[in-house]
Amino acid sequence: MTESNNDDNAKNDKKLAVKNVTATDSPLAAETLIGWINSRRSMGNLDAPAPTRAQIEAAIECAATAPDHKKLNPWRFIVTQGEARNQLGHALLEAAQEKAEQEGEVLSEKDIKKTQSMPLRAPLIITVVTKIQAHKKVPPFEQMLSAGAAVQNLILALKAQGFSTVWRTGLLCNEPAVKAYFDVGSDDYVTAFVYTGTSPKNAPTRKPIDIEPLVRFES
Ligand SMILES: Cc1cc2nc3c(=O)[nH]c(=O)nc-3n(C[C@H](O)[C@H](O)[C@H](O)COP(=O)(O)O)c2cc1C
Repeated sequence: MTESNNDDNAKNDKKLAVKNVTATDSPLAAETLIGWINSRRSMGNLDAPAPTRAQIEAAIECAATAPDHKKLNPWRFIVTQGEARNQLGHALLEAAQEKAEQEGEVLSEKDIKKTQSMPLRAPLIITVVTKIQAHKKVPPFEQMLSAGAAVQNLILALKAQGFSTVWRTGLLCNEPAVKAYFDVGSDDYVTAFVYTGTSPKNAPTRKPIDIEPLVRFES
């Protein structure tokens, strides 16, 4: 499917019917669901098809159900696809050039090409911004964590609809030129670039994780 086809689909697409499912009426056994969560892998270099608008909106709805103290909605989502990815590439390059200048360095032609083409590694990028609000009971770190939880929900909801992702930030994401591109305030953060699409490769199997040194049970 080409990207323009994908855009057309997005326009014609009806909102996905998303209903609440409880553990008891889920057709999936807990073991299957846990195995499915554990099978998630980050995949680089993604191709079309990308999710349709309805699929993106369904994933963002899931993201916005993340734990959120005092319901501050400390997140914003910007969906970048098609030609807009080149504009984002320009913003990243501007950020890299400003950073290099500050550090007394000059970008090589190779660095320039690489930086500018970073957003082309997937047909679609969902940028998650943490919008920090001053709140007596909800310090900035809680709002940051909420946005992180929203990113994980977003990634899982995209996976549920058959898409692969990788959460990237990189050293440039909170440089002034990138924040300006997304109209992000000085107290706010670009928290994730969720590169989204279809992977030509199968996700590698995850090695078993030994949780023993990570956990302590108390009773
Ligand atoms: C906040 C955050 C930022 C990340 N930024 C990058 C990044 O810029 N580039 C990258 O290759 N991986 C980045 N990662 C790591 C990948 O998203 C991924 O988690 C990691 O490669 C492990 O792969 P897995 O998700 O399949 O276990 C980041 C992860 C987090 C949580």
